[in-house]
Parts: sequence; structure tokens; C-alpha cells
Amino acid sequence: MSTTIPTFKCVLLDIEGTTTPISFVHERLFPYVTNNLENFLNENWNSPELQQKVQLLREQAIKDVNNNLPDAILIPESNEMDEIKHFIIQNIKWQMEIDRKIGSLKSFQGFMWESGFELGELKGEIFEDVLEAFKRWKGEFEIQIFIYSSGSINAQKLIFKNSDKGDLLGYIDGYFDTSIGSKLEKSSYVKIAKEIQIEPNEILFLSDNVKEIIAARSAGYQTAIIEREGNAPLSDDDRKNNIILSDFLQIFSHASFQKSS
Ligand SMILES: CSCCC(=O)C(=O)COP(=O)(O)O
Ligand SMILES: [Mg+2]
Repeated sequence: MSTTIPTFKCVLLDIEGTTTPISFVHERLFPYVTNNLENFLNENWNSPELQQKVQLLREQAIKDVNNNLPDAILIPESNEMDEIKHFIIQNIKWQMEIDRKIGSLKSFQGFMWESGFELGELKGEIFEDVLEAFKRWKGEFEIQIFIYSSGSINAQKLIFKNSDKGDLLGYIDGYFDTSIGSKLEKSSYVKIAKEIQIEPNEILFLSDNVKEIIAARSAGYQTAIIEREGNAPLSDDDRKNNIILSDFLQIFSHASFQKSS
């Protein structure tokens, strides 16, 4: 009898648009930040963790102004608390309007979501097929599962721990965010492969973002674009040049990802 085994030893997964609906991120997580920002700053102003996140935003804003980024908003170091809060709010709202994938913003968002998840006001949405794929990868094939998202590692863990499919942290072997580098750069994927000590061609990267897929493939990864409802439309060229899946379970029967043994 011929059996099949996967061509990869681990999967590296994007979150937004891949394990999780884009609508959850844009209609639940992001508004949680923008709608609660002022109260959150008032209630947590004396927290050293908040002050550390604000300092990261401040340092990024200085870089942005030095790099002539249009509309960049500085956060002053004045004694006037209300003035500082005003500029923090302006700064965060501006960055979120352009959906910026930058460490200081992602770290601040993750800090705010922490209380939302702890209070039960937020629950991570995970697509139906993801949990079944996790179970099969771990149970049948000993495939390792890693996450690589622009969201902070703290935020990634919150989503998978407090998900609508239960606590999924036990399935996941490690997490990467943009502190390893941009998801659009080949070098980030090279670094991840080195860190997890798996050859690039034995890693399967799944994402909704074609630019991320191109970067991962240039580092030698196997790749597939995940096309979920609500994701950005793919061009004819994207379809011609990539494997496109609408569901993780399709990987188990896709010829490119299996070999006979
Ligand atoms: C922990 S993910 C929260 C969503 C988020 O902020 C984000 O930027 C997701 O980006 P991804 O790289 O997963 O597409
Ligand atoms: Mg994504």
C-alpha cells in the first residue's frame, strides 16, 4: 500500500487573512484600540509598561519625521499630561488609518488587547479548518507549527489562547513578529529558518499576502496563498504563479505537498 508523507517539516503561518478573518482584525481588534484609547491612557497612565510603549511610539515618530514621512506626528516629552495624551491619540489613529505594520504600534495595540482578552471582551476568531489541520499535523505527521505575523508576539498568543476554538497554544511551537524583520523581506525568512533550524525548502509558508509569499519563496520556502472570503483579490498572474488554497485541509491532498513513501 502506498502512503504519502508531507514534503515539509513545519508550517509557518500568517494570521490576518490566513488563520483568522481580516474582518475580525479590522472590525473587532482595531476598533477596540481606537474606541478605547482615551480611557485606556487615562486608566493606565502610571503603568511603567504603558510608559515603555509610549516611549517606543515616541522614538518611532522621531524616525518618521527624520525620514520625511508625510503626516508623521511627534509625541512631545512635556510635563503637560493632557498634551502628551492628545498627541499619542493622534499618532496612533494616523498610523492605524494607514494600517501600518510597525513594531511600536503593534506592541501598543497588543498591550491594549491584553485587557480586552482578559476581560472576555475579545475572543480570537480562527477559521474552522485551522484546528483540524493543527490536530492532523501534530498527531499524524509531527509537523511543527510556527506563527509569523506583523501583530506582536504577545498579541499572537492572546488570539490563539483565547480563541473561539479553545486554547490553541499547545499546538504552536514558536512565534515570530516584525522584530525579526519585515514580512516583505527575504532576509526575515532566512533568519527564521536559521532560528528554527529547519532547511527553507522543508518549511511551508501560508499567507494571504502575495508580497510575503514572494519574499518567502525567494528564501527557498515552499509556499501557498490562502484565499479566504474577504481577502484582497488575486490577479491572473498571482493565480498563474502560485498554489492557491481556500482551506488548510486542501494541503493534505495537494500533490505538491505530498510525496509517496
Ligand atoms: C496578532 S495579529 C493581530 C492583527 C494585526 O495586528 C496584524 O497586523 C496582522 O498582520 P498579519 O501579518 O497577520 O497579516
Ligand atoms: Mg495576512
